[in-house]
Amino acid sequence: MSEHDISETVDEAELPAVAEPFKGEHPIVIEGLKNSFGDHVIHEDLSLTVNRGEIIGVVGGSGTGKSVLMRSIIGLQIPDHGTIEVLGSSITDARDDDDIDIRSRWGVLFQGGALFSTLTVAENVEVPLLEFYPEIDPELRHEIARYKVMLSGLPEEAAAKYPAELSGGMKKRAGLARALALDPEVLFLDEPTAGLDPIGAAAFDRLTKELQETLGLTVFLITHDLDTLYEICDRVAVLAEKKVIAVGTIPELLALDHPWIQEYFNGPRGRAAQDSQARGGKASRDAKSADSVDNSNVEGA
Ligand SMILES: Nc1ncnc2c1ncn2[C@@H]1O[C@H](COP(=O)(O)OP(=O)(O)OP(=O)(O)O)[C@@H](O)[C@H]1O
Repeated sequence: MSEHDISETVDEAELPAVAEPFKGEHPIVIEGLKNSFGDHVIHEDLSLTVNRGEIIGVVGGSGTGKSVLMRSIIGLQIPDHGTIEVLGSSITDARDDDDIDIRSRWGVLFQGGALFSTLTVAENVEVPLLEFYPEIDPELRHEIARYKVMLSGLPEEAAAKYPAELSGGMKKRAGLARALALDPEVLFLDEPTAGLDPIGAAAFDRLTKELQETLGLTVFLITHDLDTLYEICDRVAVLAEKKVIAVGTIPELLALDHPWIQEYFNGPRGRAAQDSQARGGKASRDAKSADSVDNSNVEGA
């Protein structure tokens, strides 16, 4: 065992009881969802079913409601209509987000990381541990946080740093470490590679894939990054016209005759990502500048 394997130092009897992992096929099931802000209807009759263990990419033009959808799933946005079930529990029946008893079974990486600037990386990771398992011995809590920091690919010394001392890529990894703090079954990632240089973005993709495979995670991944879709997503859900208009593998989507889907995947950037994939990946990002992850040319097409 490695020197950082916390199972060496932990008496299992000390650990709080955790829920049985979800065994169903669909950890996220959304039916007939409607969200609006005043007269502005964002989603209307939106349905989506996510398979256990998959990485599902969620794409759509800017403002189509990808983040609002994610916020609805995790109980931060109360829908007007519709039902949402996560890990077999109803989110839409909950009175407020405190009423959702499965919040400890998912992890969320918000856009920008959303780290507490006055806390170190390790302290940020400890926040959910303190919230959900206040009875854990502080030494054990520190050790778990240190382990999650390293699991996210950060060097050990990053644990003691403040967010302002980190690069953009390190901040994302710190946010990821916090999202993994409670050993989630479902991981939500909102534009994880936005703002990263191509090499950092590719490394983050690899890390996401490794975590999905080794921890058996289901990953709900909002992205504009075509390389991410090609490299690591099992299926892609397309948001347009206030709903999920299509969901499938990229070849399945490419076979559809929808103008936005065709322009998105068969436009210049889509073709570059396809070519890269055909060559075994990686080259597409190397050939593009860091800001090419902004697909604003195809948004709303
Ligand atoms: N709290 C809010 N109050 C009012 N309108 C909101 C609120 N949150 C989001 N919206 C609106 O909902 C729409 C969808 O926003 P959302 O952030 O989900 O889009 P998105 O698809 O994630 O966009 P992007 O790709 O640019 O991040 C936008 O028009 C946004 O202005």
